[in-house]
Amino acid sequence: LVSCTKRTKTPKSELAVCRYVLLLAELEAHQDAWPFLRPVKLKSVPGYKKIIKKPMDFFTIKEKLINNMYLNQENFVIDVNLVFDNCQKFNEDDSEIGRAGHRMKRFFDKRWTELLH
Ligand SMILES: Cc1ncccc1N[C@@H](C)c1cnc2ccsc2c1
Repeated sequence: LVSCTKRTKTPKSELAVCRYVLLLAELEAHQDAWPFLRPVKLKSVPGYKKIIKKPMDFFTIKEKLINNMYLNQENFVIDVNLVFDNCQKFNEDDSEIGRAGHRMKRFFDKRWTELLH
């Protein structure tokens, strides 16, 4: 990740990781990110562990990024979308967290397409 800042020629995959790190930083800085910044505490949210088979959050995604666990861009997008899909599954659309999830998904989809072109 050091190569993000240095003006060295980096392999394509390194540039891709930089793109994800930057995009993830934007997601975390978003005003509606608060429900998604850390893993949902399964003991303090009744029903969550049973209903949501694959919990995911922005902090976990960042750790996976830094430990180079995303072999291709698909897996990164799959985890980000998992955050929003879990949110839609567990939360009413017309709820604080539900609305935050829809806004975050719209923001991500927009930035992702912008970054691709
Ligand atoms: C994303 C999500 N889905 C379903 C339940 C929780 C959460 N987020 C956690 C952090 C959380 C956990 N507890 C509270 C209490 C008020 S908002 C909030 C948010």
